[in-house]
Amino acid sequence: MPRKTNGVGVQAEDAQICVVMVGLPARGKSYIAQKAQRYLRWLSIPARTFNVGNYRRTDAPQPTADFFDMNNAEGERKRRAAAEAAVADMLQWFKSGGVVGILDATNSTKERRQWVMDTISKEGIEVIFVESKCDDEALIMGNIRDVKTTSPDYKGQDPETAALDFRNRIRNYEKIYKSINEDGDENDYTYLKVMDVGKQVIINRIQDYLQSRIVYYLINLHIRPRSVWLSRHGESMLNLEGRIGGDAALSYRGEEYARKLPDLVRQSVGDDRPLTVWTSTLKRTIATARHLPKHYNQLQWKALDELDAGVCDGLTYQEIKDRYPDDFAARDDDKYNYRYRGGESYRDVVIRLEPIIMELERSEDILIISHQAVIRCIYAYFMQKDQEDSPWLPVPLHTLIKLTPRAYGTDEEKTSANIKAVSTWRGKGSTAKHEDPVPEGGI
Ligand SMILES: O=P(O)(O)OC[C@H]1O[C@@](CO)(OP(=O)(O)O)[C@@H](O)[C@@H]1O
Repeated sequence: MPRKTNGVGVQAEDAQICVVMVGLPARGKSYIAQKAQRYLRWLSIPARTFNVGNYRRTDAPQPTADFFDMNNAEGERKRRAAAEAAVADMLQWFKSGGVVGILDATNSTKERRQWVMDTISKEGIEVIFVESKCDDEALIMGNIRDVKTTSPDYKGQDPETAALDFRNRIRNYEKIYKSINEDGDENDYTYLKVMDVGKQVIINRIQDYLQSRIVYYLINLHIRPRSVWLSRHGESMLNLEGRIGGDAALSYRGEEYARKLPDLVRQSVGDDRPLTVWTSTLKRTIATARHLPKHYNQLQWKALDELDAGVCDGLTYQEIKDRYPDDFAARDDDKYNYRYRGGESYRDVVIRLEPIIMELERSEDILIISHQAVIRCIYAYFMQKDQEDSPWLPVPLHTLIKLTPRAYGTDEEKTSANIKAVSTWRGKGSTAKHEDPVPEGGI
């Protein structure tokens, strides 16, 4: 087995894990699988979901509910072939260095789980079953609605007929479904059973660090509707000079943004929704938050402080290029991994942001006032941006970003405060001439 350390604090070492989803259709399994994959990839852990439905569709693109009747021998054969093809591809992927493979299927019988367990563990890969068990009608109905509008199984079909057929499909699965360890004979398995999206969880035989980390993430997920707002601090005195880092006060226009922020937030959040505000520990974010209504709970996080530029703190990009030309070029070459001398890389920032992401997943509405690099990293998590792209994302000053997580992806809305500010965005190779270094009306 390959030995790996991915440099993110996760000692993947020899552990390769197959997360095997379990549960009836419309229980949010694919949602959980997608979230887990996104979280692990964000942490640079190679993760991939293998959806058995996608394999089955090559053979049976739009089957009716009868196909899933367990007495239908032809259906059974095709479903089994699809599972075998998905598992074979997954094992291949593990051989090429994959660390966490997610098998997204119902795996709803003991026999199927036994087969998955035997086939995968034989290759030295750990197996963890993750079951979503849900009897909450409203949640199931919500999922059915989602499926009939998004699943390729029902593409182009009348929504009502699709919903009815899907319910019949679920009924067919219900006839054979066994919740994991329901009969007490799957005690040896490692598993996490989540009831009604987190109301109750059962954890059995979790073995190592990476497994417990995945489990910890999954038990923190919730699906109550909420949004996350992101804003950089108002323009700072160092932003005006094109100097990075530091702990400067706000410029005149930065102060104007701080005064306008309560209105922007009220319009976007609404009056009656409680909001929690997180800032960094640096002056410019705290000053930006200070006019927000007192009934908003405010918290300062060291983890939200700007990327530490080490010996380059307080310099302009031109000064960095003059004094440390090799470093300047190396950063352009691989901005995500480049670590400032005595400072941090984007990769380092992602690692220290992990508790923030975990807390965000647990929370309701949150407004984060932070910094260019930190906001890029948080944004990349929600919007699934690649590591090559995320350090170059434009995050303009004086702009409020609203992110709303949905079943498959995240909606985004940007509101500009219409208050001028310098641009701190720097393209590859350039030393960023700020177009507007002197603010109108002085500072
Ligand atoms: O990674 P790059 O593109 O240099 O952006 C990060 C930089 O953004 C800045 C502004 O240039 O953030 P901030 O506005 O929070 O001060 C610097 O402090 C920080 O080093």
